[in-house]
Amino acid sequence: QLSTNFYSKSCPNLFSTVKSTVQSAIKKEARMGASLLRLFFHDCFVNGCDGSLLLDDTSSFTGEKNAVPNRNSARGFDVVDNIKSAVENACPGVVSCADVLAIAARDSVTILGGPTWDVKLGRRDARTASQSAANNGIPPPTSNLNQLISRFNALGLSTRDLVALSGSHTIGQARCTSFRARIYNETNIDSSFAQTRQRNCPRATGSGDNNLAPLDIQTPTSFDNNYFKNLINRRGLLHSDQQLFNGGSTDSVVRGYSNNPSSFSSDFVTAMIKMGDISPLTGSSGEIRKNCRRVN
Ligand code: HEM
Ligand SMILES: [Ca+2]
Ligand SMILES: [Ca+2]
Repeated sequence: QLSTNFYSKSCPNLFSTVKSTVQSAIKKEARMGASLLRLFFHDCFVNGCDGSLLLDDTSSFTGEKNAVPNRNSARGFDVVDNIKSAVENACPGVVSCADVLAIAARDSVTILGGPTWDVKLGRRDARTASQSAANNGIPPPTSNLNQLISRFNALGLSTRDLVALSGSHTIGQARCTSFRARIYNETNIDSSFAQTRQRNCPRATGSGDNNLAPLDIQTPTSFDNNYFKNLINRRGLLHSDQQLFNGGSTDSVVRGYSNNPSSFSSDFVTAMIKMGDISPLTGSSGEIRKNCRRVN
């Protein structure tokens, strides 16, 4: 089981080492904080937080990087490599890639103005990964509220955790292909917001698919509670975002977070710690990868 002091003897400078590398990556590009946070989510939702997402495909093995939710979308792997090599320099063979990702996700949130917390550590790295598990495990943006709730519940995360964790969409960007259907076909959307987004996301499939728009129209590089205010104004970018405020059971949670940033922060922290606890490899399971892209 995980503990916050897992590496305190074996790698005393771990936190400062990770933080300075994350800091310089975010200084270069603020969006990188969002990208690192998302990598942690996409790792934890597929066979637990075990670094499976970080493995490159090989001729004999198809990993998760090219699964539908990740292909042309998941990014920041080079930054993870930089963090890991700084950590390897300080404490060779000690710290798992799964734990590096957990710390980098926390640091990203904090650096962009969100809360901080103590990260539980002691995860080990998977020797395998599964593209089909990633396709099945990560909810698509076309999900409705019941689908989101049941996917999160299946991993031990509550409906409240779902809403709090979705607040991660207070930072970062999405591709036109992820929100085209919403801005052209849906009615629970602010019309001037839809028009604004249509300007850089053509209706025809295949044109402008990779054009980007901020998930939070107000403060895309600040970790705040504007995401929830947007939902109340029917300015959620993804179909799945607006599902959280669409006349259903989660409306009251969204209202609460939009009125009370500190309740969002504390529930977000609780939910991040719960997500980080999803089926870790511990003891002698798995390994401590030297290079996050391949098994030892
Ligand atoms: C509730 C279900 C969720 C769905 C359906 C979903 C879906 C998506 C989609 C479609 C994108 C844009 C990808 C693209 O177009 O390339 C995205 C981006 C993002 N997601 Fe989620 N997401 C969910 C939950 C989460 C959670 C739980 C977190 C973190 C704890 C998270 C963090 C992020 C971040 C930070 C970005 C921006 C990444 C960047 O700019 O590189 N999402 N999400
Ligand atoms: Ca995983
Ligand atoms: Ca924001």
